[in-house]
Amino acid sequence: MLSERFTAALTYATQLHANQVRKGSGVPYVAHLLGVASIALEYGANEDEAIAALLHDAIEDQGGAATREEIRRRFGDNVTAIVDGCTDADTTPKPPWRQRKEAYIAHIPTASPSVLLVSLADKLYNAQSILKDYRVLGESLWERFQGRKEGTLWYYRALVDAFKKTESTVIIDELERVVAQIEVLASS
Ligand SMILES: Nc1nc2c(ncn2[C@@H]2O[C@H](COP(=O)(O)OP(=O)(O)O)[C@@H](OP(=O)(O)OP(=O)(O)O)[C@H]2O)c(=O)[nH]1
Repeated sequence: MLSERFTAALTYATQLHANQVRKGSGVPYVAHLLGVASIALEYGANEDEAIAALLHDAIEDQGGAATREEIRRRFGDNVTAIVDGCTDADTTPKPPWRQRKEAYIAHIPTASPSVLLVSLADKLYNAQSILKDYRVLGESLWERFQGRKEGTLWYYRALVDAFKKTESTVIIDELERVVAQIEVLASS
């Protein structure tokens, strides 16, 4: 069962990301955080993992080191370690796109089961979102991503390959199915 810690994380994440929207669509960013937490819970997340899902972009997008310490103070070392494992950069400006994504892929083999679950929930949500938007927008979708079409397709296939080498869970199969559907659309 989820306790008041989860409720506190829900409020904190909503406040932290209050002024952030999803790329291109203007959808409030909290929609992504709720979606990632929902997927993580459906695939068996415990409370710390569900809290980390709500906060997985907090260090990266909302305050770097200071936010990390606030997460540690409010939710403890375990949640902080999971959020850290899902963070591809905590500096401003962020390192170049390709370098960040390669570093993120390189850390997957040594990631903890908790980091893998939250990271997979995050990438599954984003892949589902790309597939849905691609069907509506067509090729113009890729303009919203730094990696454009080629880089984004490379990134998701590389993620699937890296996750598949870790201890297999059903969430990886679902991510692979969605990425394969994106690839079919992209090659048609
Ligand atoms: N699919 C999709 N992604 C969006 C949208 N709005 C924001 N994003 C975020 O954009 C990132 C991908 O955009 P890029 O331009 O390729 O990369 P960057 O933001 O990391 O530089 C994803 O981050 P990520 O590194 O893959 O994951 P995350 O950990 O930051 O969530 C995703 O979270 C949207 O409308 N659709």
